[in-house]
Amino acid sequence: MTPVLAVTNLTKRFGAFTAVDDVSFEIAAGASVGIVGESGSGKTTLARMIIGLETPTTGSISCCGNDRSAPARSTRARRARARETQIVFQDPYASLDPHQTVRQALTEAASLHIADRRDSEARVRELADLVAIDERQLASVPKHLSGGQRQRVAIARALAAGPRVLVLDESVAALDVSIQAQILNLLADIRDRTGISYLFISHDLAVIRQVTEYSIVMRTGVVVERGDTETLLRTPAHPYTQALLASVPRPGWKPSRKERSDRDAPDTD
Ligand SMILES: Nc1ncnc2c1ncn2[C@@H]1O[C@H](COP(=O)(O)OP(=O)(O)OP(=O)(O)O)[C@@H](O)[C@H]1O
Repeated sequence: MTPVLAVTNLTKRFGAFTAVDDVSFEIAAGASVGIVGESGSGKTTLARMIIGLETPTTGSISCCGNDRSAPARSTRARRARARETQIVFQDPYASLDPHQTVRQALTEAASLHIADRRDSEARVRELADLVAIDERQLASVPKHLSGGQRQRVAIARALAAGPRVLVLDESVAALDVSIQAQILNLLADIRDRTGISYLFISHDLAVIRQVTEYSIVMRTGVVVERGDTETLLRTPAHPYTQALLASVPRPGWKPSRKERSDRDAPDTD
């Protein structure tokens, strides 16, 4: 079966520095693939290339059978690409217009892809229902919503175009664990209902375990290990994956004295 997303020998250099180095993988329709790796491993650069915010130095990206390695040349081509893939970032506050109500934000996103006004209003109701946003929240501006509600709005807005692939770049990293769990459940539910595929980028192995079937481990731009998520996390073969796993706090874990004093030190930025 043709994969919905195919990344082949993708490389991104910034001057002499290689941020992503010869990365290849595929995502099947309806599948969820995780990308893990510590800060600076190239995960966001990879995501930005996939959604077209960054141009690859070499290699190719194909989504829904259409090549997207070069920048889209027209508004029409950009909209067509938006219907193939969308992204949700870590901080919804930064990506939502503070002056727009949720309804306005969703209507604007929906009407880019739906010509008829009544159809786009119906789409907004459908999106609100999909992410469980109520009438009061639809009438609110972002600052009157909680972090979890804002992330629901960001997800709804990304889904407005009806993308086949959703890239989630640390999308639950800023949320409390209980809210995180709600958003992860919501994403699982959306996948069941729509058959969308996820590329789930996270440094958090517990999150990756919960929402993906297959994972790729990146270090300094290079894929060091890949495989079925459960197996990879149960029996990691590469020392880097083993080290990532070893650094995950477990029940009963207590920070060392050094970690406690680092944590309690006042922020200097
Ligand atoms: N526009 C740019 N110019 C120069 N270097 C860049 C640029 N964008 C990213 N980099 C570098 O590429 C490397 C990978 O960055 P990237 O943001 O992709 O990593 P990451 O795994 O997503 O990390 P994080 O989780 O901290 O965002 C980093 O060393 C970063 O400094």
